[in-house]
Amino acid sequence: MSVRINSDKRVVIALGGNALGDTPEEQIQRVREVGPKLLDLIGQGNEIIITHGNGPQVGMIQKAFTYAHQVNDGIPMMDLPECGAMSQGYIGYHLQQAIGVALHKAYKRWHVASVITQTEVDSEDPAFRNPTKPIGAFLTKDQAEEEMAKHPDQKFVEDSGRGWRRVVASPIPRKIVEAPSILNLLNDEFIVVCSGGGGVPVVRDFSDKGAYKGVAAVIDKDLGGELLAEDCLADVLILLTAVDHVALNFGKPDQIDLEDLSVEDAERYIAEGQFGKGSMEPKVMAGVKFAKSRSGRVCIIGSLDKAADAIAGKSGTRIHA
Ligand SMILES: Nc1ncnc2c1ncn2[C@@H]1O[C@H](COP(=O)(O)OP(=O)(O)O)[C@@H](O)[C@H]1O
Ligand SMILES: NC(=O)OP(=O)(O)O
Repeated sequence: MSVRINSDKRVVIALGGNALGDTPEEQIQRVREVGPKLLDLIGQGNEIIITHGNGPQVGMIQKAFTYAHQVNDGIPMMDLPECGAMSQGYIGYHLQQAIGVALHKAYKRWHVASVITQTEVDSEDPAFRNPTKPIGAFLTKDQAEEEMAKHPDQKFVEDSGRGWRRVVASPIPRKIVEAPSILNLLNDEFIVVCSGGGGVPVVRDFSDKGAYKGVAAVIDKDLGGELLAEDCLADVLILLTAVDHVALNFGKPDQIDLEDLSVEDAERYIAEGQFGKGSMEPKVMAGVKFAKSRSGRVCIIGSLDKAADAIAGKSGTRIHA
């Protein structure tokens, strides 16, 4: 069965943090390439909402503050929620530039805005006791062991055959605090960049009525993107990353790239442990949740490089009910 996007759909597009490069120069280059592809979708009559990962970036920002504090204690340490908010600003700024210029060229308008987004999580989420979300750069095993010796509170694990990375708590996103602002901007025909890194994780602050406070965690942006897609009543969720397809036996000689995946098969493969924890598994879980949430909803997982092909049904993996 082949499922295609028709025009006149509301589409949430999530860009993977690992696909955005490692430096500001690489990031602006990558998002400049993506800008016109996103515009193609608008040209076909679709409404788009953009979200993005922040794993490498939030780790880089916190590491920079930690290092700066070590050499000059006048520079403060920076907690993860603040680093998450900074990563939303840094990535949102580049996306606004790239999408804004593409919009201006095509439609003579600059209707794109980023919303610093907070996402409520459960303070009792078991994820706080079991860190699984990889952040920061990929290290060798020796480098990871050196980091763990220097920072005994930090845990590092091997990430999908790509190297060792620090892992932090990643609670389930429950509620997008800024959802009303996002919906207002959509109604005013803005392209909205929001829920970056799944949103800054916050919990209710019961000492101050109505207030929220940040918690040391990084939400999975695919699960955050799925919540965003449901809250915005989207028809399609597109998760763009560094690989063209979801695969079985990933990285092995008998790897099988999947083009079409029913929710039943996806759930079976998740149970078999086919997808990398903290990398591909949350994407497939997000796709399954979205496809099950309402009849006709489709999730596409594909590569940033082949975004147009993925959207046209010529590349990527489609998860559907
Ligand atoms: N079964 C699988 N099929 C495809 N890719 C997989 C699989 N398991 C793990 N991966 C890895 O997951 C990566 C995508 O996750 P990640 O890099 O965390 O995403 P993001 O681009 O959102 O940061 C792929 O680039 C690939 O290296
Ligand atoms: N927050 C998050 O999931 O980021 P990545 O997509 O970069 O892993």
